[in-house]
Order: sequence, then structure tokens, then C-alpha cells
Amino acid sequence: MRDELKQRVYEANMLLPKYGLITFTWGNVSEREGDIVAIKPSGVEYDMLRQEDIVLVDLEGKVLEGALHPSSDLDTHLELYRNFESISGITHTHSEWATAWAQAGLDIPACGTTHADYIYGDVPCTRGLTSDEIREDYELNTGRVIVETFRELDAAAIPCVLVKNHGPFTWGKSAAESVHNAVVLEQAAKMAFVARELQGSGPERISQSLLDKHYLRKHGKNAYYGQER
Ligand SMILES: O=C(CO)[C@@H](O)[C@H](O)COP(=O)(O)O
Repeated sequence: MRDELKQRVYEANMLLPKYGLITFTWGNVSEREGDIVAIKPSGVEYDMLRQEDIVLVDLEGKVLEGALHPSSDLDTHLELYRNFESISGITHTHSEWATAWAQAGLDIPACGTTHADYIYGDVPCTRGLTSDEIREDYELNTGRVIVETFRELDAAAIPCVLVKNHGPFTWGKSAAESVHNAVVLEQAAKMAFVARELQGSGPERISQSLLDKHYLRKHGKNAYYGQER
């Protein structure tokens, strides 16, 4: 079990350079199986990464297996696993377009069916962390701010978030699905930015009926209980 978990997480991490989502060692992918989380080690270049380097920890962050330190974002991943029951995989990157929206502190509007096929509404951007939160525990409080942002949102229907002044986190039912959602988010971020440049504002959101049609066709449930958008 543990070797298969490490293999899935290794293979998912190696998709990040394949899809052009990372530079140098930026970003990381994890997967939860029961009370064990496998995550990329900290500071390892992807072309140097080996399956045996993947670190196993418990839900409190205690290292169970691995010679290297786990990702510096581990506490963010763990806070999301503890609070979002529907997820088993998390990806964090500094992908350019999504990170630019995060640096601007702006939600990415649902303005196209590509977005709507995977994300049932705008991609929210969190508030900025306070100085105390940064000093106290930046990574844990990053997770807490994401959970706070999703108090009225369904993490199963919106599998991504922008952390203000930092970058995107995406998630899913597996490490591989969280990477898929990171690729979708990056494309949606780029297309929304270009659409806004073309329109000179907005961009205009798609209608709720088109959002429903596309998202529900793929996911078969009305998972988002927000207001008319
Ligand atoms: O967001 C950050 C740093 O700002 C991290 O995601 C690094 O980009 C990767 O850290 P490790 O996973 O290598 O510790």
C-alpha cells in the first residue's frame, strides 16, 4: 500500500513539469490514504526526484517514512485534508497565470464553458494573512484561511483556490486529479485574463444556466449552493 501510494504521488509530481506548471522546485503534490499522507520532499528539483524520496507523514505531520524533509507546505496540505472530507489529493504550484490573479488578490470569474466543466463558479482568492498569522505559522494559517474562504462554498464543486500574494492550491479525489485541476485552473486563469483584456473589463460571467449545464453534465449534481451568479 505504501509503495503504491508513493508511486502515485511521485508520478503526479512529475506531471507538474510535464504540463509546464512549475519552475525550479516551486510547488508540490500530495495524496492522502486513510491516516497517511504522501508528499513531495522539500527543495528537490523535479529532474532529481525519485519515487523513494516521497515522504510519508501522519495527519499531524509526524514523519513515518522518508529520509528527506517533507514539503514546507505540508501544514497547509494537512489542514485541508482535516477540513475537506471529499478530497484525497492536493497540488500547489506557482503557475504563472493563476499566481498573477493571486498576486492581484482577485477572484477568477467563471466566464467560459472550459472553466464551467470543472469549476462550479468563480475561483475565490483568499484574504491576505495578517502579520500575526504569518509570524505564528504561515503554512498552517494559509490552510486556515483557505478553509475560512470555503465556509459558504463546496470544495467538491470548486476544487481550487488562490491564496492572496502567494498562488494556487487545487485538490481532487487523488493526487493525479488535483494535478488535472491545476492544469485546468491555469488555462482558466489565462483565458479569463485575455478575455478581460479583449472586453476592456469584466470579463462577463457566463449565465447560471450555462454554468449548470456544463458543470452538472460532467458531475451530475448540484454541488454548489451559492447565490445566483
Ligand atoms: O510556495 C512555496 C514557497 O513560496 C513553496 O511551495 C515552494 O515553492 C516549494 O516548497 P517545497 O515544497 O520545495 O518545500
